[in-house]
Amino acid sequence: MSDERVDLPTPAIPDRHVVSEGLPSPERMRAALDRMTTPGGTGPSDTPDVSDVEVLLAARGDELVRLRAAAADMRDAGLVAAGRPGQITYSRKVFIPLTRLCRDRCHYCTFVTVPGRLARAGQGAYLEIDEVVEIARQGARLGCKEALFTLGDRPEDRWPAAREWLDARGYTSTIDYVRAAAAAVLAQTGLLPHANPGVMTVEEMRTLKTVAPSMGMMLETTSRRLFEEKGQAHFGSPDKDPAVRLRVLDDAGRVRIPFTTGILVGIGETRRDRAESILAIGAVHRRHGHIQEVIVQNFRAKPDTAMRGTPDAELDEFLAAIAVSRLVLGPDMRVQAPPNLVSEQECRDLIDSGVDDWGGVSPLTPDHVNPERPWPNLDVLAEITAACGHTLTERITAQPPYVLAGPPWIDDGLLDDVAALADPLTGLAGAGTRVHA
Ligand SMILES: O=c1nc2n(C[C@H](O)[C@H](O)[C@H](O)CO)c3cc(O)ccc3cc-2c(=O)[nH]1
Ligand SMILES: C[C@H]1O[C@@H](n2cnc3c(N)ncnc32)[C@H](O)[C@@H]1O
Ligand code: MET
Ligand code: SF4
Repeated sequence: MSDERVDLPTPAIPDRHVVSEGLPSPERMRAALDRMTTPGGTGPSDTPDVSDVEVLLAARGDELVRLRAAAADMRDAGLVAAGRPGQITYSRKVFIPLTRLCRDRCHYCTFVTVPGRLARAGQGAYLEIDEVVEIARQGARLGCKEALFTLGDRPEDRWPAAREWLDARGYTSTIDYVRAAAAAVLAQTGLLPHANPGVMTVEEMRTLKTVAPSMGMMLETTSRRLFEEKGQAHFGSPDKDPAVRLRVLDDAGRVRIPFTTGILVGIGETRRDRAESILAIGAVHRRHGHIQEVIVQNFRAKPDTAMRGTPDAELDEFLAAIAVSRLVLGPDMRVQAPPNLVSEQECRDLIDSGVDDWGGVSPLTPDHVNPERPWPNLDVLAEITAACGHTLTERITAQPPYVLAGPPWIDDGLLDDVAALADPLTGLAGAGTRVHA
């Protein structure tokens, strides 16, 4: 089981990334709960008060039970309204780490590497096209329908080795190479690319939209302190400036991209930061209607990172973050939490807190961002989901409403590729559809 094995003991060094916060008074908590969970209170159509959201993120004990039950009820009502009661989705995917070089240096990240290390391991700056297609081909044989491109941000700005690799092959930038690699996967295997390359310009988004039915970038947090203060998680990572990330979310809406975003819980942000981050995602979605899913991801400490001594997000804190995200974002939002970052028992807790999507799960490739956390077997995930009274259902990379809407959300040039894998009535993965590898 994922829980027992893999967590190496973390050294108990004093830690600047942990914020210790008190709990609100029971009266204050009850008032916030009443406003957020009773009919006629602040529903998803109104903007909740940031202080209420902050208070609810501290729910514990009976109050947390009540908060999570309200969130689970809202999720259930949303799935009924969407015409698929009880269905919790996942996307069968392969993970393609196109490059691990990055111009940022997030303190929690173990995905990122440096040219010296790559050279010692005999690896290139980027995966070659034929390596990428081979991963997709193997995934296709296992029924995968998504190729997730996750990579470091703009490594050519920092590393000559990255610039030289691109130049030698005639690519103008990392994003230009993502476009080429995604096009090759699409043409040669039919897997649908989901692009997660970090910060993008509007032009880059327009380009990638022709090869990827959906894209994403975690907001992570709106906290400026984590970005500006030396020693904090995002210090020295220009692409983690909250203003830049909020700009990307807005641009993605203008370009009409079905877009995935989310928050990372437990990287030194306060509950106030978390409340503001959730509300910011709600606000950008109200402006454009493009946020196809919101990932609530718990930070997992990695032994070889600067944040190795930071305790993993406490489970109650994490469950409250999920439930509050659901209540703030409403019944129509897909709220995703990865099933490999908690134990199997805790997966049930995620469902009982209002989650309705497990995200991408792979029968082939590891989660390269959290390589020490294997995916649950898909049969086990189906059992866990069923034990909570729900049905595990396969989707494709873009969420059903965007698949069903087609243009302008899905590029004209991708309509046939999407139709080949989607069920025309539900917009989920079609029964019996397979890619052609
Ligand atoms: O395996 C992972 N997949 C991650 N995914 C992929 C995600 O699970 C699916 O690809 C999407 O749900 C689309 O199906 C992300 C996608 C984004 O757009 C933004 C962030 C992430 C983060 C992760 C991650 O840490 N690990
Ligand atoms: C791809 C996404 O993975 C998340 N990410 C990066 N490092 C970690 C970690 N140690 N634990 C959990 N999530 C992480 C970030 O939110 C990033 O945007
Ligand atoms: N580098 C990008 C980001 O941080 C992609 C995910 S992290 C491996 O947003
Ligand atoms: S989380 Fe993304 S941006 Fe930050 S160092 Fe890792 S790869 Fe780079």
